[in-house]
Amino acid sequence: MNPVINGPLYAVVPAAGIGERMGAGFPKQYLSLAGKTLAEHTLNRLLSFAPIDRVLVAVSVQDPWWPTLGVSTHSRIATVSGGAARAESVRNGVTRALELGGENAWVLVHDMARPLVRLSDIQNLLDQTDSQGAILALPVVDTIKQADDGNHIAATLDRDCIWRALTPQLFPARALHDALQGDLAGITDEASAMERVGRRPALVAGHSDNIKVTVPEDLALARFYLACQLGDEENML
Ligand SMILES: Nc1ccn([C@@H]2O[C@H](COP(=O)(O)OP(=O)(O)OP(=O)(O)O)[C@@H](O)[C@H]2O)c(=O)n1
Ligand SMILES: C[C@](O)(CO)[C@H](O)COP(=O)(O)O
Repeated sequence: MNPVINGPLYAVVPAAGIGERMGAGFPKQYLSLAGKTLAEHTLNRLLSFAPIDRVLVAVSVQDPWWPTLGVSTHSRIATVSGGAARAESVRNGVTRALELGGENAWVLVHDMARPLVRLSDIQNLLDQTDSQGAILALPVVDTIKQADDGNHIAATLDRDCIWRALTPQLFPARALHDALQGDLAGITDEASAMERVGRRPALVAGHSDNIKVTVPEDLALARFYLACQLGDEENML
């Protein structure tokens, strides 16, 4: 294990969203993908990654579906209350990680909505992090345009230094806990909270199949990528 990670490692899984952009009528983490819910795919992968001590899942207090999942009773899973925003859900999970693991605990924050994360990418994240923490991300390959108020092009950005953030995002629990205090408006990932307090997390290249299932067409894409990962030619078509 990377000596920088000098304490227990907890996965913190924000899973208290309502999936508004998916429009399924229920939270998207309970949509089915190849016979299992997105939540089960995500949790099965995290639970199979040995360096993770426990998985702390932030669940909405109004979520009737969570207890129906068999995995919800797994001995290495604990729940915390989700918040009104993703960052609040994460803050609750990180607080629990500190309570469980003490001041040397580290947290690996991963969206429940990203069911196809590769364990090899998570391992790379652990191997490559430094004391600032690290996130999985991907260099953008398209030309990036900045829009003006009228949705016309205001500028073309230098894409050579533009990456899009994925999850997991890996940080010392205490540092992230403290960075997540106060106003969380505009904090859409853990790295932005850490940047706000002067940290410069490392960027670790992941894979484009680590998609966040967000809008309806993402489900077909997830089905395709899962088939690719499983070498299931029949379902790749
Ligand atoms: N208050 C919230 C909002 C989101 N999430 C979680 O954060 C992850 C990424 O968020 P997103 O993709 O935006 O999910 P939703 O908020 O459900 O989607 P939408 O914005 O379309 O409602 C998801 O696993 C979601 O469950 C959370 O734990 N608590
Ligand atoms: C954390 C994240 O997945 C990194 O890209 C993203 O910021 C989550 O955004 P969302 O609007 O909460 O889905």
